[in-house]
Amino acid sequence: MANAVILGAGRLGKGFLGETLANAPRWHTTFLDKDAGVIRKLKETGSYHVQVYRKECIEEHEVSGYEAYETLLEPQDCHAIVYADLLFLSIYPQDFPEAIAYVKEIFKMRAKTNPNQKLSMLCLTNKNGMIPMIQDAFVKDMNEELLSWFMHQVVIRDTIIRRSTDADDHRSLNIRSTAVLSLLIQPPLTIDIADIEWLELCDDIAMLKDIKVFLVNGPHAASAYLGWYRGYTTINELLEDEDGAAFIQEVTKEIRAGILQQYPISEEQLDKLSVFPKAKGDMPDTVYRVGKDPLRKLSYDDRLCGSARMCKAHHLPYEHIVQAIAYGLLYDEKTDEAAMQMQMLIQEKGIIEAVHQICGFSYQDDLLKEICSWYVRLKNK
Ligand SMILES: NC(=O)C1=CN([C@@H]2O[C@H](COP(=O)(O)OP(=O)(O)OC[C@H]3O[C@@H](n4cnc5c(N)ncnc54)[C@H](O)[C@@H]3O)[C@@H](O)[C@H]2O)C=CC1
Ligand SMILES: O=P(O)(O)OC[C@H]1O[C@](O)(CO)[C@@H](O)[C@@H]1O
Repeated sequence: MANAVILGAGRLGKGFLGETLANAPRWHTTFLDKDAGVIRKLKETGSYHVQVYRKECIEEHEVSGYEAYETLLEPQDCHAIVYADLLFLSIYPQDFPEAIAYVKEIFKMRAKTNPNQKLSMLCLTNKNGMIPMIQDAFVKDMNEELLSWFMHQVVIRDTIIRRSTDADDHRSLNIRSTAVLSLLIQPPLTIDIADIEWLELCDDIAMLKDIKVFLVNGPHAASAYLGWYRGYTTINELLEDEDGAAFIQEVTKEIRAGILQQYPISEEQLDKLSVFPKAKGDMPDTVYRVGKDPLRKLSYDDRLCGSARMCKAHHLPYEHIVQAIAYGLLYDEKTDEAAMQMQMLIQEKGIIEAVHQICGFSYQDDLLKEICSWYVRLKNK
């Protein structure tokens, strides 16, 4: 038996990781979450349901046989991490500092009581470049003994997520997930994962992650923001709208051209990385999830501004990407905290200052001017 711990038992934690581990008999899964509501629901029923949209069929999977604990530093949750072989951190980038502090506390126990078992930690986010920060946060203030244990026994690896997994909210026990491409994982790991479906080791993760976030998540975020502008609640509705689909195709075309100039990757490799085979049926994917946190999604290096800068640097067209950013700045979903902060900033400081602060462009940058001009046009339409 091998032990997997999923920290962050939300949509992806349950709908992808928990579901795929449940198909691998060697693995025992423990979910950890800071939200008592998530854990209460998982324990109450002892099972949850995932609708898996595969290429061949839509599978109905009742997942059970797991343990679930709140992250309280009590014996049960500590025990799970002390004996884990694989620890998935399936949380948003801003949640890492708190999660690291928690795991680090348990590492003190693990180093003493179970020092010889190795551990691979896999970080599941759409943000590139986080691993050095995570590594530094772990080693900061470790005493010599703990540091030596950590450096010999623990590896922290980045991943590229090629899945959409959605539900009514993160507590839901009814999840849907499109399973057509694997999770790419930076090697080497400290344990063999060949028996887990949809997990695949892959070199050049940093470069490929940049590319994937630009080419897959860029158009996807554009779909959410244009979808919101047009009053849709799912990405599916926008893509069924001929005009909406055509706009997203243009965004994709611009980003793809930029990538082919910027990175040493062939068209064939690019397709392998980023073209999702058609699943049986279209999984409903909400504008809410895909658009969530526009402050991160519209930041300088992220999917849309990063893509626009790349195209501009190569003197390639980027006008649809710029329009998508402007749609993003109009995103005002009331239950999205970051969207509300963004709207407050625009209201208080004006669009020029907001774009400068959110997207990171200088006041002189043509991109800032073009984004602002599109924003005004779209707002007044
Ligand atoms: N759902 C999806 O299809 C995809 C998600 N991702 C990424 O995967 C990560 C997770 O996304 P989702 O599962 O959709 O989010 P979610 O919001 O559904 O779930 C996140 C869970 O993590 C828990 N959590 C947050 N901080 C924690 C902490 N310090 N300790 C313990 N639990 C904590 C929350 O309570 C929540 O249950 C994010 O980085 C997201 O960008 C990336 C691609 C696809
Ligand atoms: O998880 P994030 O970064 O908030 O963005 C959601 C994006 O992640 C994905 O689920 C997969 O990368 C896309 O479907 C979607 O565009």
